[in-house]
Amino acid sequence: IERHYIWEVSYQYKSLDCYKKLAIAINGLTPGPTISAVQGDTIVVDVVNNLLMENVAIHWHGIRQRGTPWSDGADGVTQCAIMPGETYRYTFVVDRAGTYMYHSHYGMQKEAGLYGMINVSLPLGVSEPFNYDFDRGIILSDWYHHTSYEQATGLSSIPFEWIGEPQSLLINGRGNYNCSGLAPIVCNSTNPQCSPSTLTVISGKTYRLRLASLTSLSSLSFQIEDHEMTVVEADGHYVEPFVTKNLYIYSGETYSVLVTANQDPSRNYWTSINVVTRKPQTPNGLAIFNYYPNHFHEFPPTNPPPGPLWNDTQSQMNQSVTIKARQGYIVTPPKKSDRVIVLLNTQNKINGYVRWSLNNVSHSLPSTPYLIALREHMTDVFDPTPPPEDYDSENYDIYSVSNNTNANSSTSIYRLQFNSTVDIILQSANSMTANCSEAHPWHLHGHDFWVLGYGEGKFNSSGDIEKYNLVDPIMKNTVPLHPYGWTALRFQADNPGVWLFHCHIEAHFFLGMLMVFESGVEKVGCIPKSNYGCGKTKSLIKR
Ligand SMILES: O=C1O[C@H]([C@@H](O)CO)C(O)=C1O
Repeated sequence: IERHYIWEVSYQYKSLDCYKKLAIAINGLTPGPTISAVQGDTIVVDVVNNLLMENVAIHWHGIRQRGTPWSDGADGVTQCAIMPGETYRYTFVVDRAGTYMYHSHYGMQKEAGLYGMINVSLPLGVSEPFNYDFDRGIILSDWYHHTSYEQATGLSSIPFEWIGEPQSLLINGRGNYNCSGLAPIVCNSTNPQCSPSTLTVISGKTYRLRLASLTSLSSLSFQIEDHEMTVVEADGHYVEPFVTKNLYIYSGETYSVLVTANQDPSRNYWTSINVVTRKPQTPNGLAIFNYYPNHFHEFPPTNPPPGPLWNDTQSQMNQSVTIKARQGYIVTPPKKSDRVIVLLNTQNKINGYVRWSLNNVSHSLPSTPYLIALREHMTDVFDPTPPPEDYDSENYDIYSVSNNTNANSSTSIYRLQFNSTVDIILQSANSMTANCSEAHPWHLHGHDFWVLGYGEGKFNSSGDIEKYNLVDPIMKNTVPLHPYGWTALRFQADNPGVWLFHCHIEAHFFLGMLMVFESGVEKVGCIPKSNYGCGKTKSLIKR
């Protein structure tokens, strides 16, 4: 069936963590409404831009857009952003059951709260390979009191001004900032908007919690006090179930976990998230895991669990390695790849500006979207020189402070042979700060990839390839690259279009930590004219 939504996108004053701030809302809601659909449905969303002074574009994260690459929502890649006052229609098919999300893909707008969940259920008569009584969505995010304009301006200034750590963590759009010393008109801790979010459960029942991380910066650990969870889904794929006390979740990832309400039902429990991989300066995010019929606002009698140590990289890595495809649902990857692209992730300076680069190239998006430029055979939109496939791995020390003097910024893209199998090896390194390497969640548009392996240190092309998991690798669309480590992925370039592959940390994407690849663009059908209107596409509309 076709599900039609009309979404009015506008700024609204919100007090999501008690501090009053402009947030982007969809039909008044931040986070936006959940799209609940059934596998095979067609989703039609009319996005009405009422931001008054700002463009918008919405990406449907995890939806492959097979046959509709122009609906991917990536500003500068697949479409011209939607201008204030305009309405743009996204049409796409949700072809696989699972947990997905949507968010702004324009500038640093995701930071302002333009995001939500997409839950796709199986068609009638088909069941999941696990049982549960109820299904609940939980959106995890971080929250800044500065606007995305202040962030973007600081990042693109000399001297560089880092956005810093978020003020709050939100669970389903609710957090709690310490308002002491602030005027109630600015920060009011009794505002009902920032009362903790609650999940009410019935003793003995099992809940499928669909978690989606839409943080701008933070990697998180999620846990429910005194309750274990069984991980069963990741990015729309079934996971070989495993039990854990806490789940590490990176920006752009989704998981389903099963939780049974099997503890003392006479009290409530804390649901908590805490920052990992960066030294936390943000208090934990808290929600109430409420056993019916206790009052849903009754605070648990205990202190919230502190969560795991932020810098326990080994435990973060261990969980990544544990996530495998579920027996009976394994899609085995091709045994060999046709091409290997190694991407060294570094922070560096270009003409005095702080940037993030891949093999010394920091990406900048052209003002004409690639999809249209390639379809219309425009030759002067981007640099046609192919970007580097590797870095000088013999001589590059990933443990010393990054000092890439020959880095540059470019619009160049990777052209992949249609249907070829491509390996990507993400290599982490030290940033420009001594003894600091950051985690980066990498997200691929238009495809899922097999996660072949993770490792510490520098990737070794002889020994490490032999350790690839070709038996039961999980397929995902977002995966962490751990500090000072590497992550190896394989995917089939079988979806005609132009696609982004990027770090899902908003500031890092903004600073050039992305690559673009094209595959089978000649097979792309007719791009709607509403995707045009910017850069060199303007000249085409007149004709
Ligand atoms: O991109 C980043 O810049 C800062 C820091 O490295 C420089 O101030 C930081 O923590 C990032 O993640």
